[in-house]
Amino acid sequence: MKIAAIQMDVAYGQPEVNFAHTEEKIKEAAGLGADIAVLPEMWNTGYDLTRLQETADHNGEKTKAILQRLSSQLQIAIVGGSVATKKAGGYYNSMYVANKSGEIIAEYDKAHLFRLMDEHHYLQPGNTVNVFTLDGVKMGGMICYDLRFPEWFRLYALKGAQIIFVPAQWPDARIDHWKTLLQARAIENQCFVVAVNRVGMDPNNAFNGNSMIIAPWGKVLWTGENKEMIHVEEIDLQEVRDVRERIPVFQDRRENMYDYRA
Ligand SMILES: NC(=O)CCC(=O)C(=O)O
Repeated sequence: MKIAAIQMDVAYGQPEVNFAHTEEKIKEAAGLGADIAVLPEMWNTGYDLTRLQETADHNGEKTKAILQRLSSQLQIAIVGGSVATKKAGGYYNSMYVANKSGEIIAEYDKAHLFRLMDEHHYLQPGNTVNVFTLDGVKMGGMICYDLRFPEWFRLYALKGAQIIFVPAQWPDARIDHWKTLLQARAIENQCFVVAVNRVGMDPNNAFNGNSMIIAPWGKVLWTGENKEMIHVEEIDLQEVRDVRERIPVFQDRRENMYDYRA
């Protein structure tokens, strides 16, 4: 399975520019022979949260349409990072996933809102887990700050996800946390982690890439540089089975001991 991480810049509060740019990048990823393309977080608007009324995608319609068109035309599944959406309950940070036939097979709203970037003032949190099946393989998607919650990540693994996607806009100021947490999540959950960060600047933060693809043993297969780039990594899911057999963490769990309320 070939996975393309699309590490790209995002124009602040300019959805039209970002939709055109993203389309080009997905076409490029498909040209490189990828089965799945992965985008970063909030790629339609960036963190221009004060202008969501003008810029958020209503019910994700525009995003879903472009993902559906490109995935079916180019025969590539797309883990659509996330976009700012406006839905019945307010504004959300939403991920859509399209399969190669152009069907939207998953929709997820970021569950944990990041106060340091004011998300809690403008966005509503999602309430569902995001595990889906592509090409017969269970995978999961969560968004950026969700990574800091090991119990959330573990839930995905327990639900069978063998690859977990983490689109992000994670600033360079805390990039050491990003790298360490991603590697730890891959090791402790014995799964592939495909994490796609952005590059560039917004008025409050600088983003220096460092997207990562990590194998279930914790080996870092690729780290993005501080520039726009698309990297295609071929992964072998047998590695998940091998690592889980070698150190059977999931068999050795003592679930009845983990209830902190007991
Ligand atoms: N966009 C985000 O959720 C950023 C999360 C982040 O920077 C962190 O340190 O956590």
